[in-house]
Amino acid sequence: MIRFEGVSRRYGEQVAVDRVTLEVPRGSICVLLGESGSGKSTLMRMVNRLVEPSAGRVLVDGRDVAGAEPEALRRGIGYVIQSVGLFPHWRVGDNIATVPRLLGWDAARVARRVDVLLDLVGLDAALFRDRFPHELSGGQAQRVGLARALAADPPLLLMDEPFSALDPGTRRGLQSALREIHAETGKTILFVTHDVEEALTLADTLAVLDQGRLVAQGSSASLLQEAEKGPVRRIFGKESLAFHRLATLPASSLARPEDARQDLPMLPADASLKQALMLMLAEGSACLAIPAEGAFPGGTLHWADLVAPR
Ligand SMILES: Nc1ncnc2c1ncn2[C@@H]1O[C@H](COP(=O)(O)OP(=O)(O)OP(=O)(O)O)[C@@H](O)[C@H]1O
Repeated sequence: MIRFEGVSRRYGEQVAVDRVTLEVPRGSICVLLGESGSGKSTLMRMVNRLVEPSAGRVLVDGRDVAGAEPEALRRGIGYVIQSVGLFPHWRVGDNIATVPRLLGWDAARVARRVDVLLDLVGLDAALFRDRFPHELSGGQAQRVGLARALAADPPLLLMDEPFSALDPGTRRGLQSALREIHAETGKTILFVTHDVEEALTLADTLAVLDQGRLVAQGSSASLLQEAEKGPVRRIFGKESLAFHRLATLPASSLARPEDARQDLPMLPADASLKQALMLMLAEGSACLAIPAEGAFPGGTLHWADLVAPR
């Protein structure tokens, strides 16, 4: 879907992006992760031609974006940014309708689409369609920003730190809304963040940037296993690495079916080991029950198994 081929971007002496080759498969969520100034936004903005590469090329669906007319290209790519960028004097419905109207959709189709999208992003259409942006919370505004990006049903979404200004609870809510929307719509999503937890929560594939270079790519689990040294270990935070790893492993993998008990705090069957650790701490319990599900007969998870080196 997206292919960066030996892409670089220089600003005078400064190399913002340095010979990056990366492929984002159709229908996947690829997260660009890196510290501030590592080149994430610059790389992403080459896809919709807000930035032109100094070398290399960017292909979308096999076509070099350099040959596309920028306005037409951008109409076909949803773009969500941290500051949302809603038009302040336009109602929510009009903000969402921007691109469909540019594409010449008739009024009835636009109105239907606005309501479908508000529903998709978890906002009650009757309550929100006629509000102005200043009447929204940060999280609601970001949901509207997402609806606007999805308005003309583009196959590709670019999301640049869209949730970074939100409080942790709102942020988690939007992350799970995005995963649900992704599962429902099958969009290809390129997502920029400097937040490791967010990256691990969202990514099908992670691409880690350091000083403009792509220093690692792969699934969350494979990167966490390999992150023993170098910039990836630094970016993930070496003390947090073990904790992040727990998030990628199912709690049932360490549960002992032979001593299943019902009198213990109960974890959901699909919980991760990180959730197990948090519940143990919250409940002050060194053992947890995990219910039976599918082929798993249910069992007890023990603190000693959780903290054993692996
Ligand atoms: N228009 C520009 N002119 C000069 N330098 C730039 C320009 N845009 C970006 N840079 C530089 O390129 C480097 C990469 O910037 P970029 O915004 O891509 O990083 P980032 O990883 O997205 O950072 P952040 O997480 O802070 O947004 C930085 O050192 C930045 O100062």
